[in-house]
Amino acid sequence: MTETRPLIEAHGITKDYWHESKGLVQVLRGVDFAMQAGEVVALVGKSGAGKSTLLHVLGTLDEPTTGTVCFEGEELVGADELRLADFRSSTVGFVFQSHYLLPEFSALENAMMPLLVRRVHRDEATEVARKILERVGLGHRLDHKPSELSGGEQQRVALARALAPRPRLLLADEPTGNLDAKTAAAIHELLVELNRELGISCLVVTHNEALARELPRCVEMRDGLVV
Ligand SMILES: Nc1ncnc2c1ncn2[C@@H]1O[C@H](COP(=O)(O)OP(=O)(O)OP(=O)(O)O)[C@@H](O)[C@H]1O
Repeated sequence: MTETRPLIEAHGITKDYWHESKGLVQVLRGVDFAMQAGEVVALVGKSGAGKSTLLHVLGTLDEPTTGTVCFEGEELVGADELRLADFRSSTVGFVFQSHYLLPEFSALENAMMPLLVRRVHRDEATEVARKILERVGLGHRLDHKPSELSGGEQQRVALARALAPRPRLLLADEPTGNLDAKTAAAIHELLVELNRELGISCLVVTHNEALARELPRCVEMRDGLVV
């Protein structure tokens, strides 16, 4: 039987911080985690369990104290910063609870930004961003600035921006944390649809139990460990 190599795989991840009064804080205490290409996985657990920290380590936004992170077999911990910058800009997409859109730019310009940074020609970037914004239901809001959009629309622009470079893996940290239940459900549905249509794998940190129940796999963290 042939075993398929995981898309991303982490072994023995620990993350320690030094805190002035508490001393050594062990946020991750030996996490093993793997996901296959095409999966959508919910990462759940109480506040402070270490979910965001793990997401940051997997996305190479943060280095673990010890442990390994492999993307399609390539070791990322300790890799050259240029390689990691490329990984973050083309292989993974990030969505956070706050959308971090640039306020002075339109929805279209925001969604184009990662492509322009990668020196994609402006016409092509416009076309790709327009299409993905249409796909997330914002074809009629292309010229609107973030302040002229609702919370759900702003988050959809952030999603479009993350997806525009066609990442292999989307890492979403409480993407609906600031939204009402109905808007949150619509965004969750969209994530699942985009996964099916585009084959983008997705790891989503969420406190939303309804979403977690809906997804085929749910990974729980407790006190810095996957349980
Ligand atoms: N830079 C830091 N220095 C010290 N402690 C930190 C640092 N970053 C995170 N922590 C601690 O690590 C623990 C885990 O944080 P993390 O944000 O990963 O949890 P979480 O499970 O995502 O929580 P939430 O659901 O509330 O977002 C928390 O107790 C937090 O205080």
